[in-house]
Amino acid sequence: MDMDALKRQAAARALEEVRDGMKLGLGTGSTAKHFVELLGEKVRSGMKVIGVPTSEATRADAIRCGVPLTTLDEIDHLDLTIDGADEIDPALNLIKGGGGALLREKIVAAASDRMIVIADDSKWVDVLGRFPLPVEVIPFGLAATQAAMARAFSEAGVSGEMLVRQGKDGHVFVTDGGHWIVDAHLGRIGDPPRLAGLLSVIPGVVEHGLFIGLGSVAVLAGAQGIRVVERP
Ligand SMILES: O=C[C@H](O)[C@H](O)[C@H](O)COP(=O)(O)O
Repeated sequence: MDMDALKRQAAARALEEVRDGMKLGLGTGSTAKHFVELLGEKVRSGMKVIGVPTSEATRADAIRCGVPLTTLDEIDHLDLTIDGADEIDPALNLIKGGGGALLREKIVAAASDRMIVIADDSKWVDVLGRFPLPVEVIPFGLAATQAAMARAFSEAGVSGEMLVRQGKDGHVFVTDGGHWIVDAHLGRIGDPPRLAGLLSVIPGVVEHGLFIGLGSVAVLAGAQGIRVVERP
């Protein structure tokens, strides 16, 4: 089975958790896109839900699929967020932001009672860090921010190259919030909560892609079927 089919299976399993009347956080990325499409089918057959999209791309997908939308200015609390991830560890710590949507994704996940992480099982890892950690930064003072990030990495016992993300057009990638992303190639992050805490206090860091204590359940689709893992 191809990867895309696995992503859709995970999305379909997560859809079983959605109930009429729910306020939903809608994630970003190729897996979350399947969820939005499947949710659109439910809405067309009568299910009443409302969603908050985590990116402009997801907003466009949701509109295309007929999913009613609102904002966190209209409502301040969500029942459930469904989103993908770039890596998931056994404590359900996540790396997110491969698609650049980590800031809105984290705001939405933090406003939700529960977050279901949907993925093909290649995203499941023993230790986070092989996927470069996205860190969303303010362009002003970038060199100073990167120096502070390097000190945080050292304190957390990790190191690696930091690359400012470029878009397909060869220009610097700009997030929906107008910021840049530094991808940190760390290899192994031994203590994700510690690194998350150290990055969070750096003034030029808007947000980082470590999601700690936000994922409630992971739905992982693989060749052997679907595995549902609760946060320990
Ligand atoms: O910024 C993007 C998000 O964090 C995505 O959820 C993550 O990159 C996973 O995306 P995909 O489902 O396409 O692998």
